[in-house]
Amino acid sequence: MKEFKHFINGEYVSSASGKLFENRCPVDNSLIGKVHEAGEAEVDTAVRAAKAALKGSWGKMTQKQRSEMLYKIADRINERFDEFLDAECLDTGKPRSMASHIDIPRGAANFKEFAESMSHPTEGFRMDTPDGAGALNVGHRTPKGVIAVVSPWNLPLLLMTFKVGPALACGNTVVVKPSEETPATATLLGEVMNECGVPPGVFNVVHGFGPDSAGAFLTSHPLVDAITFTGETRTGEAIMRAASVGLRNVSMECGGKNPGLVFADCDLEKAVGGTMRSAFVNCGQVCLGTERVYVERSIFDQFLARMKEEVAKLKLGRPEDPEANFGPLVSLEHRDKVKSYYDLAREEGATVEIGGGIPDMGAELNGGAWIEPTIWTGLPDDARVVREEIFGPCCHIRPFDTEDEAIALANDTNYGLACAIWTENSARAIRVAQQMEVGLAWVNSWFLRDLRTSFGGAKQSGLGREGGVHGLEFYAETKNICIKL
Ligand SMILES: NC(=O)c1ccc[n+]([C@@H]2O[C@H](COP(=O)([O-])OP(=O)(O)OC[C@H]3O[C@@H](n4cnc5c(N)ncnc54)[C@H](O)[C@@H]3O)[C@@H](O)[C@H]2O)c1
Ligand SMILES: O=C/C=C/C=C(\O)C(=O)O
Repeated sequence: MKEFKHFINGEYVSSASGKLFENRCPVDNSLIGKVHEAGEAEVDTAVRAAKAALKGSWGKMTQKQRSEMLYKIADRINERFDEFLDAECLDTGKPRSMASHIDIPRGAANFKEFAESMSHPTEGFRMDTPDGAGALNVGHRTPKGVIAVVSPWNLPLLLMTFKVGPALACGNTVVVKPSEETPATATLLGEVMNECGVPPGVFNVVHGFGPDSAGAFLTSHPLVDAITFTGETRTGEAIMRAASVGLRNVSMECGGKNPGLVFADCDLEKAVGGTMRSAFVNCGQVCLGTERVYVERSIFDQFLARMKEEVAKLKLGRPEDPEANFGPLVSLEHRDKVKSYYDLAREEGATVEIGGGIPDMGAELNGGAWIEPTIWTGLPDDARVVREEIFGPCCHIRPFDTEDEAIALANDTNYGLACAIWTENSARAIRVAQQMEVGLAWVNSWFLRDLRTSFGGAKQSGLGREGGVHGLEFYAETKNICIKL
């Protein structure tokens, strides 16, 4: 039986309490292994190890030496690519074709890219003084200290390393709390850190749940200097409360209810292809995913018909099935949640255009967390299904008549993470993108990522920006040194 242990101070350790929880594969609900659940003691040991490592050889390294180490980590992830791929696909059930193009390569790239951007020059200002001699102001960056990284299950390695990469590049140390659903790749990354000579205590992993478990123990630990979180908005609120004690900084990447805006002057096939990806890739479990699609009335029927044709072609199957492009949801628990929204949609008056239920996958897979990709129409704008984040493979498609109406509908949400605008009219694209209340506006594309750009959400989708030099705000402490000449 595989055991997932904590990785603390360069070693794999068990929980003193002996508390373990099960890790199951959502493809068929088979048992992958048991995970050690951290109590306050293990979390405390991990945080203290991270604190001590700041003062050790890690803290004395130059930026260049750290960058070289990050390059090595990226290379080692690529050398052990198949192991990361196996681990991620077993934990999430996602198609290998997807994880091998997105999750694992980005896991490696997150170390390489941030080694670069964190070396960004600091500012310098010469100022006049009354005596005429002047003064020089020089920006100076130091690490924040111990960063707690709390991450979700949908893109486990990608989202965790999107934080660990810049945190280490800035010279911090980290304690990671991966999602209880997906402990494997974070655990494996510990081996990579040791193989690359990362000093003990720089990268730590503690396993467990949120409330009254590893997540809460970590985020309330007084020696944690800052907390970066990706997950649900309500969890973000709980973490902010914990962070308020001792005034610790937070970076929050939270939920979304992202709109797609499809104008009659779009390239229809591009819009259909892009919306298919944005609604259904990773079984709809992408924070940037589109759950509300607004389509200009003159092409509404055509767009809907093409979407239904494409959904009918999605191939559900095991991760290793080369034909499969659609896996299960992450867990039976999440399947119950998504299914409850499918039922609610009917109660709220939706027309179920396609899907809406649980597929028959055959005896071997019926125990898994499978659900049908689903399209609805006809819901009122205040329906819960249109307003709440479902985080499943589903979207509601609704017609609009004018550009202003489309913008108003798209912005009528508490969330503000991302949107996708489909039009061949560039003036319109810019005009609409500027009015969208989101952190990320894609035009004729979706989830196209340049890691130098800012990443984060408006409204209840997040706080702060990570990505490129924007992460420096959070991962580094900037000091102004004023030198009187
Ligand atoms: N904006 C983004 O970049 C982004 C990216 C991916 C996912 N998400 C969001 O994540 C959600 C899905 O992921 P999830 O279900 O794992 O989210 P979640 O909020 O349930 O859990 C995220 C992490 O927080 C931990 N946690 C839960 N309660 C906690 C507490 N009280 N204190 C400390 N830690 C706690 C969990 O154990 C897990 O590791 C969706 O809402 C999705 O939109 C956002
Ligand atoms: O599910 C959310 C996806 C987030 C993606 C990123 O954080 C990224 O591409 O850096």
